[in-house]
Amino acid sequence: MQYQVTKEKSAEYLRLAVNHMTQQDAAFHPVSYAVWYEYASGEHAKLIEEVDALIEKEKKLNEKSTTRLFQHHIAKIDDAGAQAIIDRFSQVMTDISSSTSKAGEDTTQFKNALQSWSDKIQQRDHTSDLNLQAILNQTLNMQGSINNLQSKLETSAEEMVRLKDEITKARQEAISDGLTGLINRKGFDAALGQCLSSYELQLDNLQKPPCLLLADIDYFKKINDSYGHLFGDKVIKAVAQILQSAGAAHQTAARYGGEEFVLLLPETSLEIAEKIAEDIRKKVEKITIKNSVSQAQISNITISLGVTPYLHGESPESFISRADQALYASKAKGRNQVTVISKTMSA
Ligand SMILES: Nc1nc2c(ncn2[C@@H]2O[C@H](COP(=O)(O)OP(=O)(O)OP(=O)(O)O)[C@@H](O)[C@H]2O)c(=O)[nH]1
Repeated sequence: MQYQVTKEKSAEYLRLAVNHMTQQDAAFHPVSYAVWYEYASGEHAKLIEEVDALIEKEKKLNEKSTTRLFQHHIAKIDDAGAQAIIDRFSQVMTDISSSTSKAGEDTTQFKNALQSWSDKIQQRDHTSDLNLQAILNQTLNMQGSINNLQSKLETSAEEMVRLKDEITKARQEAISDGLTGLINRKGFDAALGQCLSSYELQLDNLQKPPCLLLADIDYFKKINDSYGHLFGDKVIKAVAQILQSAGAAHQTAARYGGEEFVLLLPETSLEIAEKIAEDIRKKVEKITIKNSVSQAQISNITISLGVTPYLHGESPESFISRADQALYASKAKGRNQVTVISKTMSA
């Protein structure tokens, strides 16, 4: 999700969010504000859907639901990162609140002054001319106060957008693998959950089930031991690139663990999935990487793979476990090969 909004747009979201919060009698604190800002921006379909459903059911969001929505949709980042962002949201909210209350005090004073001048004018007080000058001065003061509030709100809106960008970035970082740029296990588990739910929902369309491909570099410890950890990292990166460009439409490639990878292939026949796995195996066999110490070109890198189709109604864990079983069979049979398990747990 990208938050490349203009200053005007962000100010509009800010107003809309405050409006929703007022209608909902929501507490004015950063967590609640973040949820309603996100809702007002219209950028987060899942959050909007959940908020609308809650409003329809319970009319108003309570603190518990608001916190849950925040944790589920906005703060999927590590605790320290979330706390830092919440602290800064707090600061922005405090600034807005003190500027608003200052403008409120000025407005009250202005109203009282207007009332007293109006009384005097009605009594045809001979000091009317002086009072008019005073009204003019007070009006200018009031205008200054409102301009001040407006610029404070604009600055706060900009800060909010910046914080939103940070949240997006932190969420992205939380699900990506720094070495390869692939998504990590956490990101993959979420993608797998979504893929399986959407497949189960569209079963009537006779859509092909997704297939899962689990891959593990062979004798990787030996590679590390022989050529060093940095060389091992290069091998991991090269394998990641091969998986990333395996070529299946809508595929999700992830680094599942140290030297283990996973490829989710939605709407793919087992035959095609096996072909993709075989293709990956052959490409890994052709990898050559220069050893920066000896300058020699190192090859003989191989990978073992397991492939299996999703079986209607099963859990993600059972799907993964069968792919793991297939991978284990490839290792047991001598490595550098692909094993397919179509339905049962026997390879
Ligand atoms: N260079 C590097 N090594 C890693 C990384 N993550 C895990 N490893 C190493 O990967 C090795 C995995 O070794 P094992 O689990 O014994 O498996 P293997 O040697 O590949 O043997 P098989 O899987 O049975 O073929 C360990 O030595 C880990 O230290 C990483 O990010 N970089």
